[in-house]
Amino acid sequence: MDSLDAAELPRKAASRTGVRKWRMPALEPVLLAIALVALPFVTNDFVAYQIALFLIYGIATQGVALCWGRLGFLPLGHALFFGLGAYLAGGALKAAQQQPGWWLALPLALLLPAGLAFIVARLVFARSHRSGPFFSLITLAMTMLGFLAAQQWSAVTGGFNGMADIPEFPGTDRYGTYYWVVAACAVGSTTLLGIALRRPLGLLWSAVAQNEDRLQLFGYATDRIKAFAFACSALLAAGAGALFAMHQGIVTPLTMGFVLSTEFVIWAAVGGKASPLGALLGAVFVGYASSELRDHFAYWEVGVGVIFIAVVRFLPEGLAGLGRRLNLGRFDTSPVTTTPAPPVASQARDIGLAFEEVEVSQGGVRILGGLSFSLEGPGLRCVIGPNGAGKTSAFNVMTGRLPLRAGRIVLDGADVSGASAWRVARRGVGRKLQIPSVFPELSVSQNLDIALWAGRLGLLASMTRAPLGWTSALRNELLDLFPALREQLDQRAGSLSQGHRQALEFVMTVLPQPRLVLLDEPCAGLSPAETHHMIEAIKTVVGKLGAAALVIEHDISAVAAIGGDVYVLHQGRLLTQGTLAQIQADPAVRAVYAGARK
Ligand SMILES: Nc1ncnc2c1ncn2[C@@H]1O[C@H](COP(=O)(O)OP(=O)(O)OP(=O)(O)O)[C@@H](O)[C@H]1O
Repeated sequence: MDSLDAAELPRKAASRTGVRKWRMPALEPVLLAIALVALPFVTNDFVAYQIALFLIYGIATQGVALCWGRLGFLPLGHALFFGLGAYLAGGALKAAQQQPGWWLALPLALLLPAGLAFIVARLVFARSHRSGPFFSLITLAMTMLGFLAAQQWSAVTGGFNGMADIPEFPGTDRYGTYYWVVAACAVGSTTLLGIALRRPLGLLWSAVAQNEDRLQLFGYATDRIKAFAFACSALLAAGAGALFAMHQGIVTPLTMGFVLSTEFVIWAAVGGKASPLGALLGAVFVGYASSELRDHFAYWEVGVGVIFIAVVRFLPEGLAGLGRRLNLGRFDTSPVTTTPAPPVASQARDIGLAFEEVEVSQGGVRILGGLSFSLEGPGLRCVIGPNGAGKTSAFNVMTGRLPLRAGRIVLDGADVSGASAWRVARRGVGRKLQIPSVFPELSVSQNLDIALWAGRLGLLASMTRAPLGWTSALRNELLDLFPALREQLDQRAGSLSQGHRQALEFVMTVLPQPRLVLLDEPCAGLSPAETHHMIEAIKTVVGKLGAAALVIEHDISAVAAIGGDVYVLHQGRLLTQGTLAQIQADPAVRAVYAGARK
């Protein structure tokens, strides 16, 4: 992900008084509307007709940019949804000439492609959320299939010659007033996307691209988030396809083809894949420039290629990057109303965890070889062991990051063996990773919001502004414990020092109020004073939450300060467990484990 998000997403200036002010880059649709209203008057009807076509392509390009620029996966076959929208809308409009009832079928031209997109994305991403390249190839294959089907199924599509005689949009003339319909749709899609990107849903979309694993560890089903975004992008493409059918009066298999799919990608890259307005203008700019070059220059494709290379080379954020440099369209709006965050979704009341003969192997290497241990009830425990003993792997297999080969993991009486990270998190498990894991391009405040929303935010709420103003007493108490974070709420999380990033991830881990907290070396890289502070904070927060915590720690003095029982792992098994004094007196432990002091 590039460095767009902290600046472009709603930036919350949370002052010490609790007043929250948001910067809204909402002027862009207004500027677009003014430009589109002026266009027919400063040019002529023919130019407006041409621009309308490229605006239509631009709306579909906005869908590609949403997936690619925001969520980080690249759809290579978006023309499939464009073509489906065009054929379905064209068919419905033609049928409506005979029977007006067919008008009611028009929304299906948008909803069916969106539904298809949702199903495909669910199937692909549910299997593995790291399937971005496969996803691109699958969408590519689908558009090729769509092209073939459109060519072969001539009884419905008109085959190679296409579906012709599609009527105009009622009350408009395709060479004149239809421009206003298209312009209104372009402004509408740009406005709606802008709003969505400034809502919690948009923040989560960006978070998916930056650190999907972290999001899953909060309990967000990222495969569903991605599928929903893909469905939205297909809806845009299908809507554009429907507009295209009425604009051209004919739909041919080329509207579903691979070439158009690639053009969407190029237009998004040139315009700016992270900006709805940029993507729209990318299609208009390149499309119009191509048509002009085509008429005046035999090697016009070379010209388009040079433009593409120049923009990608000198403007990695596309044309939208220019607008950002000029700081176009920023103004402050009224503060978001602050309300207490709703309670987290109900979790099991008991705390119990049992590993039963858990085995994990990867690439022929045995990582866990029958690990068994259990814990009951709240309180702090430490996990120690020499390097490579399997401590992190024990956390990994429990949180869906390593596959379980044999054995069982039981959490609060439920078998969670092999469960995905987000399902385990929703059972009240919070995890902090060994290397602090945050959303680097988002501000500290936005990182905290995402953690606060975990277990509280439904799909509908994610589209409203209200969660942007959610407050929580725990959030304030945590910021009191780590005042340096409060001072840096507007900073990019990626720019924080190692110590502050450790603090931020710890705060984020406990904000969703987990019942079981897994902390992997929370003091790594901290100075002795910071280590002391972190341990006190862990004890305070875990005690306040009434949670159980497992802390992986190498430093025996830190283990002593944390207190509680100690589990000693060695070669993927539990060597022994007991109080620190018992552990230190155990000859077997002394033989394998040497703790170092900071
Ligand atoms: N995904 C993986 N693929 C292959 N080997 C792995 C994988 N994950 C862990 N291992 C190996 O499993 C062993 C245990 O690793 P793990 O990270 O769990 O140890 P650890 O006790 O946490 O060590 P440290 O204290 O150094 O973090 C190591 O030898 C490691 O190289």
